[in-house]
Amino acid sequence: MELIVITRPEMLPGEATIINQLFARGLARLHVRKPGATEAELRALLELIEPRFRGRVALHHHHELANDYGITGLHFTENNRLTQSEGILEKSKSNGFTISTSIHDPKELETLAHCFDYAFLGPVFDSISKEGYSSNLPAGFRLQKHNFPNEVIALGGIHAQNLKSALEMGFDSAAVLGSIWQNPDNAIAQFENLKSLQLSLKSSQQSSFQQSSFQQSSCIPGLKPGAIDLALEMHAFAEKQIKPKAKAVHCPGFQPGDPEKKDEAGFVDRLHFISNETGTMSHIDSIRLALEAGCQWIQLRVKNRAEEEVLPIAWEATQLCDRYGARLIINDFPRVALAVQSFGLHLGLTDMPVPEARMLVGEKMVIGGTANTWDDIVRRINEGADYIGLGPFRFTNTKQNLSPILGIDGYRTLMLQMREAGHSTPIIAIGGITPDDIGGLREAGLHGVAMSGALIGATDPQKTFYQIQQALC
Ligand SMILES: Cc1ncc(COP(=O)(O)OP(=O)(O)O)c(N)n1
Ligand SMILES: Cc1nc(C(=O)O)sc1CCOP(=O)(O)O
Ligand SMILES: [Mg+2]
Repeated sequence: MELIVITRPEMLPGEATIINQLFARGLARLHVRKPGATEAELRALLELIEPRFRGRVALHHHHELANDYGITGLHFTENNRLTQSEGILEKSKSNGFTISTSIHDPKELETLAHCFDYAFLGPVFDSISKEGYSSNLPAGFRLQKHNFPNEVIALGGIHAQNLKSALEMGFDSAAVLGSIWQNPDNAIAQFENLKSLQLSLKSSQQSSFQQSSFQQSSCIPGLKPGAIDLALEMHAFAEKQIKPKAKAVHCPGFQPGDPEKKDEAGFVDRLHFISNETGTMSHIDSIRLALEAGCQWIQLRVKNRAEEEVLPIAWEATQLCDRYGARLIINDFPRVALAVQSFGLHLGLTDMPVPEARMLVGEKMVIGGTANTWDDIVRRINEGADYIGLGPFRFTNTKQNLSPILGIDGYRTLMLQMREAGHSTPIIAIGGITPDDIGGLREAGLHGVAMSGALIGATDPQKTFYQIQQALC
């Protein structure tokens, strides 16, 4: 798990701005702990946290606000835990929340309910911000988790100089408060320093991973040092998350299947939304727009950014798609797909070949590949691609350096060749497609379409989605 930040108990001027900046710099989890705050005060703070970041918040108090703000974490203080029935905790989990708690004596791990996804144990060191809150762990303490199967997070007095000691004691990660908020003007720099320190400390502890396929692939050209550690952290964090129930929106007679049933053409959705960013919209904003309109198959397509920049976006997209029960496909970045355990990966003609990516991401992940010609299609089929993105249909500004335009006649010819050769790999048309094109493309034998601009630029994306669905059925 990554470093956790806990808020100061009192409200701070400009706090939400700092919180948003922390998230933008990759903070994976913020615990909002404001014991004295009224519901209205807490709402006022939550309103100021950008909606795209709220899924990374855990609430210590006023849990009833979580649903209103798309918050995914509920923290149960020690008192709160002791007075709750396990039923309530289980219910929170089955409603899709990540739940955590605090303990003050390591022995409590012997009996702590396993439904907690992680537990804070502290104070590990003398608190920076809470006077008189001193460490009660014995000298030479080594964490014994007993039967507790989940993560135990060091809390209390953590700063850059003692983070290493906390990890050496056996804690999975650390939660920081005083070292971030002591000087709010310096909060972002402190966070970045602690975060990179934790990553480098963790990577030196992770020698056991070295035999895994993940590590074996570290020779991939262009991979920046540190990215793999970040990916490992994200992967570990991803594995701890609980996937909320799907909110399926599909036309009758068509349900995308599960990846265990890859041989059935229906497991690939007929509408692929391709994310994009504009002057006023981030990739995550575009994905939210598509999800809200009803799309269930989302491709994160971030161009011209380094892997380590894509990873936090992918993580956020994962959480968002999970909340809508949608499937996330990562374009171009196999290791990011592995790190966030996305449903799928899309590879271009000059990217890693499908079999190599398959070795990296495993059998379960859906892998799609681009094609523009009959030779490309045959290559993709021989490589074992689960679907093929064939394009461009027409000129589009969404992608630079387009391959030759196919037009409807190009698709008709290629789909005829597919039928004659007896191939059934689902083919998705892409490139400048509008709802009015779908009928003709389906008649030509295309399984479905991938669209970006037509949805992002729609005046009423929900209406456009409905139109698309009708045309695809
Ligand atoms: C469904 C689908 N088909 C084709 C593409 C194009 O992918 P690629 O060739 O990797 O080009 P970029 O999208 O990376 O510019 C796609 N993304 N999705
Ligand atoms: C991502 C992409 N790939 C293409 C290809 O031809 O391989 S065309 C394309 C852009 C798709 O977005 P829009 O629907 O806005 O044109
Ligand atoms: Mg690509």
